Amino acid sequence: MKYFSSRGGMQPQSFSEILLEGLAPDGGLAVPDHYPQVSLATLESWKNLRYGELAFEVLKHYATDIPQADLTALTTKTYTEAVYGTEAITPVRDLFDGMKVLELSNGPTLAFKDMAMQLLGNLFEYQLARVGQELNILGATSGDTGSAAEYAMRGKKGVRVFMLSPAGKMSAFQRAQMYSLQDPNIFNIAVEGLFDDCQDIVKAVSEDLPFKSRQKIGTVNSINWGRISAQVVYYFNAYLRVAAKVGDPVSFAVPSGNFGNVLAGHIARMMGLPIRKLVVATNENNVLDEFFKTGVYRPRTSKETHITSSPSMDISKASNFERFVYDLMGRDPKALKALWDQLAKDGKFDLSADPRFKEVEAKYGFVSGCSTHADRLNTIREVYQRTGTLIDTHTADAVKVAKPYVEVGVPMVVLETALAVKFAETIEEATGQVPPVPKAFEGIEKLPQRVVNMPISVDAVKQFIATHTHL
Ligand SMILES: Cc1ncc(COP(=O)(O)O)c(C=O)c1O
Ligand SMILES: N[C@@H](CCOP(=O)(O)O)C(=O)O
Repeated sequence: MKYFSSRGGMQPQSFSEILLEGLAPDGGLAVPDHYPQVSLATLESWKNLRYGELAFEVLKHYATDIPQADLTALTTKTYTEAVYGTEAITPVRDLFDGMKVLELSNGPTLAFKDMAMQLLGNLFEYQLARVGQELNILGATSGDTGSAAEYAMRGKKGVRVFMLSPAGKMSAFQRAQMYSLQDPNIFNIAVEGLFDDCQDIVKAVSEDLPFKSRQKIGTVNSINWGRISAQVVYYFNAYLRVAAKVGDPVSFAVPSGNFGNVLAGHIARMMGLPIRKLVVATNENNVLDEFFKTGVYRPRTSKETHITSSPSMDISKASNFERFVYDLMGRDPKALKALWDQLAKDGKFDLSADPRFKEVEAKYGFVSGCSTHADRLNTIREVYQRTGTLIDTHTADAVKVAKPYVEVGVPMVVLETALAVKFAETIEEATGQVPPVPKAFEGIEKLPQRVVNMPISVDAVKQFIATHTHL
């Protein structure tokens, strides 16, 4: 498998190369030259695989330059009961009214990011040893990528993590998870802005090619294809658990911000997984919902971005949307680049009159909706009253948005992207219940925190990296 840039400006590269590369040199995102096809017969043969075995079966199509014996060793080592607390790794539980919940948050940091990040940590370690290189990871987080990356990379040889987070915008638990880490290879930087500002800095640093190459800069956000490919696996796993028989349709509802998670569902669908609908659920930051309803894509400025009680989705410029639009434009990098040039000039583009936009639902299964703080409270309360379980605020957004799209005879699987304890304040507001704190995190909010504050400045971040890469 070879990878190209969505904007056309990258020589073909292998999986291992783009794994360390992150953003493509022309500012675009790495995309595979084709989507491997999985037949129903193959799907049937995967039914009884363990999660690590299934991950190997899916990823071997993408990581074609990693010897299969090594890849299987990596996936088996990553997806264990010891790390995820359950042999199923991502169990599915019943909710109500035709909906089910896919548990993706049983990993070390209690959010779905662990599913890919734990593998990425092992892949980085493996690949860096193969090429004898070090890696300085520059990441942006709105709350969960940061801790998942830091827990996956802490203590890893030859890897440092520089993680930008929006100062004061994450939950107290999320802040404590990241900032309480004292490992010498972890650096937390709180930026006086929002997630989008942090992500812009990551991209600007990555686009300075001499600096990137000199400082060996890599990424762990979903702009890194390695993240996306690992996330494709749980759609296959959930499908095999939920479909009454292989070939039956299943829908998925996905709390969405940077569009990485639902893009992984789109890729699973492009590979032949019988997904009926992909429900894109946003919070009050509804840029994606607006696009799927109208064809107009208008990312908002930081000033127009709402700070909400599902803070990890407070994103107005979804990086991975570019990968979907690349597919929508017939995988034509020139057409994609023209749209992104227009975006840079006008701040938006409009596909409402384009016949390809009209097929978004029929051809790709995408539908969408948005949710508010009041919706979140009502949904968390309803789930608690009807099932006795607590769901987090992001999962609640997806349950709310999924409801009108549930069809008789088609299971609707809602992706649980975090555990309630990460957003305890809102859960208590909704239900009067304080979510139980797992033993590993008892007292975490009282631990000393290690974080550096910074303005929104690419130069300040570069300088910080340059002075800390020898440590
Ligand atoms: C808890 C939670 N839910 C949903 C999302 C949105 O996922 P994505 O950015 O892949 O769209 C995020 C952040 O990415 C998150 O941390
Ligand atoms: N919601 C994320 C934001 C970054 O998303 P990513 O999937 O691109 O890493 C977070 O919690 O940090």
